[in-house]
Amino acid sequence: MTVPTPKKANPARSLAMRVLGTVLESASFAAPTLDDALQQARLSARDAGLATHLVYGTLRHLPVLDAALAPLLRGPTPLHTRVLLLCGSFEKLVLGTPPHAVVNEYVTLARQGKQPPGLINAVLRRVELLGPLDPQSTLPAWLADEYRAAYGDAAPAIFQSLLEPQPLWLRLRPAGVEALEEEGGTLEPGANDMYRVQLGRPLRDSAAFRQGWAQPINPASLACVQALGDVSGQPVLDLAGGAGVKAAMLAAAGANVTSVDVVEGKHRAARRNLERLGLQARFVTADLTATPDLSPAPAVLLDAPCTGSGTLRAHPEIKLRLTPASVQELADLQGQLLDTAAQLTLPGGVLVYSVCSVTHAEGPDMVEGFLSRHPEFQPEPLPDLDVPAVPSGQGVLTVPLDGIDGFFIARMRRQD
Ligand SMILES: C[S@@+](CC[C@H](N)C(=O)[O-])C[C@H]1O[C@@H](n2cnc3c(N)ncnc32)[C@H](O)[C@@H]1O
Repeated sequence: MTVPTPKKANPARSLAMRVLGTVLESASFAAPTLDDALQQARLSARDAGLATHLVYGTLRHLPVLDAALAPLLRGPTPLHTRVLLLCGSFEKLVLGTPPHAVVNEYVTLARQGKQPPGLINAVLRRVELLGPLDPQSTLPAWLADEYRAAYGDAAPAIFQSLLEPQPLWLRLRPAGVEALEEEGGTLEPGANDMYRVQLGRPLRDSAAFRQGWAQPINPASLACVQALGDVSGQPVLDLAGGAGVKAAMLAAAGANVTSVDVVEGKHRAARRNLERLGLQARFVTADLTATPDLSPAPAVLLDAPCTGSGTLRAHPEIKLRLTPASVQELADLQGQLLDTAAQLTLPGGVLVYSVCSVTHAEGPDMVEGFLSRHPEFQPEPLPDLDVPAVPSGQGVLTVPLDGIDGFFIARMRRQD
């Protein structure tokens, strides 16, 4: 067996290996891990693009790559060796990088990272897909079933779409549109001041972001805010408000927002973000499994903690960790938070429940259970949303095609 001679590995690939190692080892999210690594490394735009593509592409295709590698490996493979094999297989089998180039690069990476170059060489030379790449086999079977139950005939197109790079969505003020165009960005306008944007450098370095003219948000996430209807001048409770993306959109719509979350650190991030946008909200730290001492409001949004199963294009690592048991655990918590949200909705007021998940238990079943526990609430049709959606029980599911996330959204009114 000839092992190619060493040279220096491409910095984009070295960085991608480190990020993938961290994501697979520590169950951390890919986005912040990659973002931190890219900030420190200061790669060229081209290398940063390659590193991003390798990290996300490998995670999106990981189950089929694992299946392709399995017949060539005996016994457990140490994490960093596995990362090299997965990413090398992604380049060879999915991106179509010439096999000799893949072997050269990954053997060099192996030597640099003190992994066995002979094994990397032998396996990457031989690895082949077990059959044509079937997008549905990049998801666990039970999760693919959930997607099929949710979206029916659209499911195959969705499976394919979940393997594509996620576009950047921004809500922009007119000044932000101008500034990004001046900086050479490509902007595709959508409804409601939303734009699909391509930039040559990180968003945080742009004037539009620094001046508070741009807010990253998925159109489906904005739809949860739209589901409340006109909130201008109204008190709105933003329950499980997290880092305040929806709080910001509610404040921008003229609402008087109180955002509640159990994690105090999220309020710090939310305050900084609202300040950047020139907006205001009130923040309260509380565990919403019990009813906090807050005045009920005429409009309440519960954007509940969830599995994130509707955001697999942006967060492909989620599908690698999710189990039916974790869905049930979160559904139990969501039920408790909905009961609290009911207490905090004024008679005659409206309650919107949303999750960025497509599982039955977190969506239609959750609302059905809630309505049977709370006969004082009635489901209501949603106002027109600016994203494609299909009916789902008493709510809707946004359709995760073209970079739109899958959200379940339901609107209920408390009777007078
Ligand atoms: C889906 S995230 C919210 C995202 C946020 N609405 C936004 O648009 O930026 C769910 C949030 O629920 C919060 N959470 C989880 N358990 C909670 C609890 N028991 N009480 C209050 N908040 C909770 C988490 O800290 C997390 O920030």
